[in-house]
Amino acid sequence: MSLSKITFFERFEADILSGKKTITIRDEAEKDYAPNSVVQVSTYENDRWFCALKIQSVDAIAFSQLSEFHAQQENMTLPELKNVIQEIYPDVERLYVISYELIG
Ligand SMILES: CC(=O)Nc1ccn([C@@H]2O[C@H](CO)[C@@H](O)[C@H]2O)c(=O)n1
Repeated sequence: MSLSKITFFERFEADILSGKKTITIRDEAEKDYAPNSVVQVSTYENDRWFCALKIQSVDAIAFSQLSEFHAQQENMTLPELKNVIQEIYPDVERLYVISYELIG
């Protein structure tokens, strides 16, 4: 079964709702999202629902392969993105880029 729910840190909510952030980068535990499926989105801190997303793709990527293109899609600079990922997933090389579109 594919995953049907995802959480984001509250600080990213505005960027997701405004369409500025169109990907998320996760580890092995959160790679099982099916393309074209709809997932419900809530905050990590309070589990407050704030939107639904349609998954477009899930692609493996090495931490060392992250580029400015990924950073742009996260609405960050590349150094900012690498810092964020290292805080959340210390020493994880194998990651997954999940791209999505906002629904309704
Ligand atoms: C709350 C939770 O369970 N996990 C995560 C994991 C990641 N992210 C964000 O995805 C991008 C790349 O990792 C960055 O923008 C991250 O801050 C998030 O918001 N929440």
